[in-house]
Amino acid sequence: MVAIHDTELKEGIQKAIVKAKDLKRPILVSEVQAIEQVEPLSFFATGSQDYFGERFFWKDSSDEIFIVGIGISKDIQSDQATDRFFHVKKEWNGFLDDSIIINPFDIEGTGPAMFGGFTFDPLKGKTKLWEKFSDSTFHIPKFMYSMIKGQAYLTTNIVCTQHDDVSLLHKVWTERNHMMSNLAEAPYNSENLLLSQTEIHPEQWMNTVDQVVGELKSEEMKKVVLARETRLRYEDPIKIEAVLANLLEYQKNSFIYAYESNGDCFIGASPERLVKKQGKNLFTTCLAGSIKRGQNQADDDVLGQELLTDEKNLEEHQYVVDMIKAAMEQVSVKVKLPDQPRLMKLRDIQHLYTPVTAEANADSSILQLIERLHPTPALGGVPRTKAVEKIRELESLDRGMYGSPLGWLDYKGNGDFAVALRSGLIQQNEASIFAGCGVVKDSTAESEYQETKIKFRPMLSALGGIE
Ligand SMILES: C=C(O[C@@H]1C=C(C(=O)O)C=C[C@H]1O)C(=O)O
Ligand SMILES: [Mg+2]
Repeated sequence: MVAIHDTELKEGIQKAIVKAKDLKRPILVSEVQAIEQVEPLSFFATGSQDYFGERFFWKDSSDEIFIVGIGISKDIQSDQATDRFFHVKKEWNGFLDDSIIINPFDIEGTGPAMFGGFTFDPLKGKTKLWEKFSDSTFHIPKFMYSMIKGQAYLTTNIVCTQHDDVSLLHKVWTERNHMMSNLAEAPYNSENLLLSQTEIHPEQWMNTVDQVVGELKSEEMKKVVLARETRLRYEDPIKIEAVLANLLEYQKNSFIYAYESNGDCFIGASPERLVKKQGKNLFTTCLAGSIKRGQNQADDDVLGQELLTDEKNLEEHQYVVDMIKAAMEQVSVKVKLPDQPRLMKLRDIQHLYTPVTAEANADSSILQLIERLHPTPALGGVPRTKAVEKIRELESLDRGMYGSPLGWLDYKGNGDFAVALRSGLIQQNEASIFAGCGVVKDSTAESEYQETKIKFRPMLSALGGIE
């Protein structure tokens, strides 16, 4: 049980109601308090009845930041394709205008924050698969648990309208106490029983790889990332908490995320950061080029060395480095990156990895950075526009949010977005999982197929599928 000592919330709500009446629009009150530490997953699971479909879970790759939201105090959703990053920023800033924020801590990821992301390509026709998500889908939670470097905080967000009165305070207290008193009971360790597992048109996908390799040899295009899908069916509705628990246990050094929207849940364990902004400090990642893990240490080292010197993989990787470096140099200063890629070793796969740091220009927001970077050649290709058009034309998969920016942004402009890889979409008794790979002129359909098979494994193992 977590004790909640209420502070200035009452005053804040009273003030906000007066403001809402004056301005004739809703006003946000946000209060942050330090609380006793609880399991982040337990906080998520607590919302499984009262807030099902209105939750998110986030853990960064270094285990420093956990952010879990339950309930929705404000939705920012749109299918508008043009200027979508700008529009999200505008709505977010509008929502924060005149808000009352009671936050004694100068800690990123506390206070009002929104969580969500964008679809990969808003110009690709949406299929039924992704009907529960918009092209831009964010929400600001009612209750947000943040565990930042071991210290726990609870943010309560309340939207006050001109029709509210002080009884709202009582409602919030009751709801919050009820939620917090449920924490200890949250169950999440049950298994999901698989009925069937089907790769979607693998031969057709390999034919597309062959076709693209042919085009890369004759046209000025250099790289196109092609992705595919596996569909799974279960006896019962899939227990999201169980999937998250598995991802947390097995996928170390990854961003672990889950995002619910209208009853579906997008979930995964990505090793790839798109961009993090912490004050003016920026962090981004070039990740491309892959090989399997070895059976033992010696075997694994040999494979790692092979990857570090393999021309095809180095080429795949270099396109990402060149593009990210150029993009960062346009919007930031002191862009630093090593000359040579390193290895990133994950449970199922190893990658070529180049970390990038920089300092943001005073006027650049994380949403502008995302707009510049997405999609990098790790998920799109080179040249960007042509590659994305190729994907739109040839790929039968509706990527939805797979391969897209997904993450959080707080009211101070700090935020962290992953590239939503190694992911799946849970839809009650069924799930789709996604994997892609960088196709370059030296690719073969068979080896790219094998690479995607490895990339399915993190989600397959978390879902209890056949690896
Ligand atoms: C496209 C995926 O991964 C991307 C493609 C990689 C590659 O082709 O070598 C490696 C890492 C990611 O940037 C995926 O996991 O689905
Ligand atoms: Mg590859």
